Amino acid sequence: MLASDSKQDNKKVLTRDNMNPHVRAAEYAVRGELAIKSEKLKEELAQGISHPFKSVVACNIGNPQALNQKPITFFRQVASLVEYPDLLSDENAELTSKLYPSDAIARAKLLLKHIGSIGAYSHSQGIPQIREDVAKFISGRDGYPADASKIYLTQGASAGVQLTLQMIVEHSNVGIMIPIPQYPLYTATLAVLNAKPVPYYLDESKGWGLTTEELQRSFDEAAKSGIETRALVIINPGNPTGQCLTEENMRQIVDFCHTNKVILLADEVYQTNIYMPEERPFHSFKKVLKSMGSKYEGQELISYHSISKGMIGECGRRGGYFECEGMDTSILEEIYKISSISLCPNVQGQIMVDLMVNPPKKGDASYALYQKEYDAIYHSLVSRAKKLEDTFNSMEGYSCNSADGAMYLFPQIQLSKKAVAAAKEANKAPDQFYCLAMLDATGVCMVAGSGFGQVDGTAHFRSTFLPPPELFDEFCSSIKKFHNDFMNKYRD
Ligand SMILES: Cc1ncc(COP(=O)(O)O)c(CN[C@@H]2CONC2=O)c1O
Repeated sequence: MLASDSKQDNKKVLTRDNMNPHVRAAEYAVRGELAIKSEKLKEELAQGISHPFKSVVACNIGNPQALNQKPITFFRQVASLVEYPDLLSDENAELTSKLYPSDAIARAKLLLKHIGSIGAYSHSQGIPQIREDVAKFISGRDGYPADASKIYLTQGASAGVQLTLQMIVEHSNVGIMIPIPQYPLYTATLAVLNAKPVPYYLDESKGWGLTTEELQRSFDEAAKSGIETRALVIINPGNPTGQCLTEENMRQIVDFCHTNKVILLADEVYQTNIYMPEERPFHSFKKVLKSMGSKYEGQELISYHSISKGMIGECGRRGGYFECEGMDTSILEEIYKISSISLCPNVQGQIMVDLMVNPPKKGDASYALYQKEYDAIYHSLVSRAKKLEDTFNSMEGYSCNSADGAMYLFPQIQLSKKAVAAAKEANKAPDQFYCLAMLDATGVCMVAGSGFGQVDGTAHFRSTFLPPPELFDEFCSSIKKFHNDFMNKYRD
């Protein structure tokens, strides 16, 4: 008889009880209970099971192309050419020139000259020529030099954030300052790393403003409990709150970091999602830091960017980068070492980073179409953001700050005592209870404010403004109707 036959029980080696407890503790609300339930509703609709709505609207995630946003034509032309290099051969030249503009063909050839095959591993830090293009983009944007050797291409900004936080968290008493409300990539990653989140609160009454008094309060409070705070995360423009920092405020933040000896982690993935460019233009922390002179020379700063946002929305390709400023050379080597364990970021994602930072220029064959597509997406985002903000602010018990940037609105909702009691009865946070009811009634999937953190006793939810323009009015009306019915059902 085989030894294995004698094993009667099928006890699993790995269970929730004995798995890594820090992984178990991690939560990521953007794809939590509401998102999971929305997927189930989508399947039921596909099976013909009826619901009071025809389709599920995923407003829980900034995923533009999942809501019919079209990709930028030039980007996909180049991506398709590098994917099938035979199209670039002399024998196919006539056919290809009928299908593709000359600048897309030229760009694809140039990329392949640097890359060889997109099926090959690339340099672990990312393809050198693409990092040079990123450096050129950064120095052109900021007016200060950027060094390609301090730029790392990544599988989306998420991978860059996770890698750099992993570098910083030496032990479980290391604190990382995070905004409340915050994008849950940060709390989830800190949970996995068994680090201490050190929350600082954005001021909703001041357009989600951030003061250095609040930063200092948070830092000092953590220090009192023995936490060694080593970094400050700033998301600018904000997710979920959409605020865009003023240059003056940014200088104060850099000074705070310098005074308290903390690394500044600048999440700038929404740097082109700027909807009030006159009143609140985007400034990079790299530019602000370099403009502050020699006193701040050596301040450690890591800035993150991504192809998932902006007018590009190529989320699924997983492309992005982070730039290190003021970091010790030995740390740059360690970052390279960690990057090399994963071999390399995917090459199509790297190519999309190159296209993001080096798009068609005036005079190029594709420039007119590129600019037309880019502007159309931008103006549509501006108008949908405003329309949804106005819808929210027209609803009983809602108050919603405008979105200076990013892709989200984060309204506060005043729920009745009856609704709060019903939520308690259902063992749900009030905003989670409200969002579940909205999902059941309309098919619209939001993310409850409790998933981002909020001032105790308040209730919010986050919505994208990404439903397609042709469905946007219907989307707004369905939310308004749901809300009226909900408020009447639970009126005190
Ligand atoms: C502030 C912020 N940083 C980083 C990321 C990660 O982006 P990558 O796709 O480059 O890894 C996101 C994604 N935004 C998530 C995804 O969609 N909705 C969100 O809140 C984000 O909002």
